[in-house]
Amino acid sequence: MRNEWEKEQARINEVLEIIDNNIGNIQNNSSGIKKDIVEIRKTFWNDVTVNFDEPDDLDETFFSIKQQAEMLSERERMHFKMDQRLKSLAKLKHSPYFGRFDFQEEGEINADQIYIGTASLMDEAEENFLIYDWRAPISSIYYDYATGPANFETLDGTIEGEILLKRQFIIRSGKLRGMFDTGVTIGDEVLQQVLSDNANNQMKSIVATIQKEQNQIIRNERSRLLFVQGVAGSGKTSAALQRIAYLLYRFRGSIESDNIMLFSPNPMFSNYVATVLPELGEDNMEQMTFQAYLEERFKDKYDLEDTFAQMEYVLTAPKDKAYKIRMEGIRYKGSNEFLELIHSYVRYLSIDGLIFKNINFRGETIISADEIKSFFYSLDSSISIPNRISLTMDWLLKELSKKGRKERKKDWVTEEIQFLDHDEYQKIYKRLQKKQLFTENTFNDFDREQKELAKVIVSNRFKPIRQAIKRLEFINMAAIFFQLFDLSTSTLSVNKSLLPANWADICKQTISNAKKKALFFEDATAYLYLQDQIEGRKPNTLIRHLFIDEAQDYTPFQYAFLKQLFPMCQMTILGDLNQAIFSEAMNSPSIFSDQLCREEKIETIILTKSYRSTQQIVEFTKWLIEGGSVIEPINRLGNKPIFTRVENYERLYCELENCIKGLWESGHQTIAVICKTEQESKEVFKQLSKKLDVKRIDKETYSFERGVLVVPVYLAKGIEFDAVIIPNCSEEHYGSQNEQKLLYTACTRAMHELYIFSVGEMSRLISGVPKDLFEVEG
Ligand SMILES: Nc1ncnc2c1ncn2[C@@H]1O[C@H](COP(=O)(O)OP(=O)(O)OP(=O)(O)O)[C@@H](O)[C@H]1O
Repeated sequence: MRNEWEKEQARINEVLEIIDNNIGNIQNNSSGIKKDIVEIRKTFWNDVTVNFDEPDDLDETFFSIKQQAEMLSERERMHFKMDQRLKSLAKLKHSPYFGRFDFQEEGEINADQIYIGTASLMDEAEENFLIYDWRAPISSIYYDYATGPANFETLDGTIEGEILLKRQFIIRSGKLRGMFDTGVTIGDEVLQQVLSDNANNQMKSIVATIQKEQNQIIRNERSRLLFVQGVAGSGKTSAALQRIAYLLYRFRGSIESDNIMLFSPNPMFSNYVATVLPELGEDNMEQMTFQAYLEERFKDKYDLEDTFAQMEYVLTAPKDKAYKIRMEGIRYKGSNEFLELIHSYVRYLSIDGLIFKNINFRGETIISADEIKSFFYSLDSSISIPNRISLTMDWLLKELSKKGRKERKKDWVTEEIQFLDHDEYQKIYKRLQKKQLFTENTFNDFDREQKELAKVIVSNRFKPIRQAIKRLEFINMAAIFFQLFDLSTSTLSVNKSLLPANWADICKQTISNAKKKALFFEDATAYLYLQDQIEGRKPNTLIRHLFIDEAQDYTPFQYAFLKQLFPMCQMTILGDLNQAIFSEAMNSPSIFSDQLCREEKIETIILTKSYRSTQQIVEFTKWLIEGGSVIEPINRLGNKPIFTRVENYERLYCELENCIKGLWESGHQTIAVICKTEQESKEVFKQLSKKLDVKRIDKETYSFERGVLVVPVYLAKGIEFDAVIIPNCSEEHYGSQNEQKLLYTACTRAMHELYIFSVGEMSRLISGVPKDLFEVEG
């Protein structure tokens, strides 16, 4: 092996030399191009023929500018590409590759040595690959097979052969630090080393250790909808990000990073994953939270409750009558049944019931809501609502022009003309001159001048109204939405049995909230969905691939809404029903329920191996949920979780302080105190910050640094920490089955250490775990 080690190091040295040559060549060429760019920019206008005298000259000028601009952008593009290549070569220089396999193709005498890295590299003659990009077709073998028979797909068909050797490397700063020949798919050694590192405040790429089942997700090209149900820490987010990098490579030229969008659970998560693609040499995809999307659509129209405030309500509000109704409302409004109800309502609106707003001018109604309604319903009902709205808009604009003509004769216009100040007058005069309405002679014509000025003044004053009409603000969307909660089932033609038992109470509650100009989070999606049905929003066709992470927290209604917004998309949906913090708390069906996508051709991949936590933590946490026995830990050992019971809060904060200090001293850099709610996290933060340097994470936090963090569980979703502390896992705090998944999600954020405290009796969720799987202290 020593000999092999030296041979491999020698090859690395040769490759490094070629990388250096490549870097040198590109730098030379690039500085030439940079000079060109500076020169073109400097002399841009010198080299352009500008002449506006004749129409032909105009064309010539246009083409001349276009040609010059194209030349400049071509150079800039080349420079940008060279810059990108330099960055990827710099990475290769540090670690040129991470894997090798020797593949003997069927019918060949010799085996090829295939080395795999984050980017490809050719020899100096540009004939052979010294390094294959991890996304190249042949590289899939590395992730999919152990030594023995193997095959991979190319455009020309399947290539069969045999893997004679499979080797992993750890290369840092061009030096070989580790080398493992592996029989299994990807050997444990490197994986264990990677996973034993400290948690980071940014997610890492996993290309060197992608597992076979993750590779199925990353390279899936067939399905329109790829559905991934994976246990906590199974690499769903990691696989999603490497999949994006794969798609950008595989469909280079037809899919760009701005054609891909990731819906993430919260802003901190967005930031957490934002470095993975740049690390892989790709531009980041678009990222958005569902909440941000809603806020962008509503602007400041409502006091819109956000998803976190809704969660906080669900978890903290007393279980009084209003609470029960709200819970039932939340459950129903997330369901497909509610979607059906909205469809029935739209059918009704097609015939009657749309509500419009008066169009007012100077305190008077110039076109009434009733007139608009009459016009709308006078149109043929076989025309879709959005098309009739569009015709109504055209009609309104014409009506407005008519009103405008009448308005010009009114006294207020004459008055306004008299009081026009000099500047305004000049402005209008110049505009009219531009339109060649006046010649030197005609301007003396006083009547003509007055008429023209009146026209401009009225037109200016009508401008905001015209714009509002074009924005369809003549539709009273709020009234239409809330009317739904006021109509009888017979008007809506819906079967009463399909509505929740306390529908009347839900309606009352929704309307009373509306009176406060507030909108429940569960109403927001339905509102926009209904609005789109009426106004006919244009679907987003730019996005070609949509990723939804933490998908268990989306309701079927939200999913239907997203599908409508992104109809052309392929989708990758990733989630874990056991972490359905919220929907499960209310037994609301999530998009993961069976009924989902009944109409879709979908492919489902199930991940059961958990990579994040030590074996001891996984063995413990799998008992916190039903069906946890399928979860497989990887072979990375650590301490058993530690449970401590204290009698009061004073004692608790002392213990927490000692625990945090101990963890810090033993080298853990991200320590999260994960609370059930924000309420709890505020209190814990208040107490701990008296003694320690701690940071509190709230929904406004966009990134986190190393240190001690206090965070409500729903904001820790998707993220991981070296050590996790659950401050109070008492029976009172985590007693119900509904809270089971909260606790599971919180505990599974831990990579290396897990500490659980309880004030008073320990939760039954913990007492159900076999005693040999955790230590009890205190
Ligand atoms: N093949 C792999 N090689 C190295 N590390 C991996 C691999 N797969 C997953 N990991 C690591 O395991 C941890 C969990 O991965 P990730 O966050 O992608 O899982 P997840 O399924 O999205 O988790 P959760 O649902 O609990 O948020 C991360 O630290 C990730 O880097």
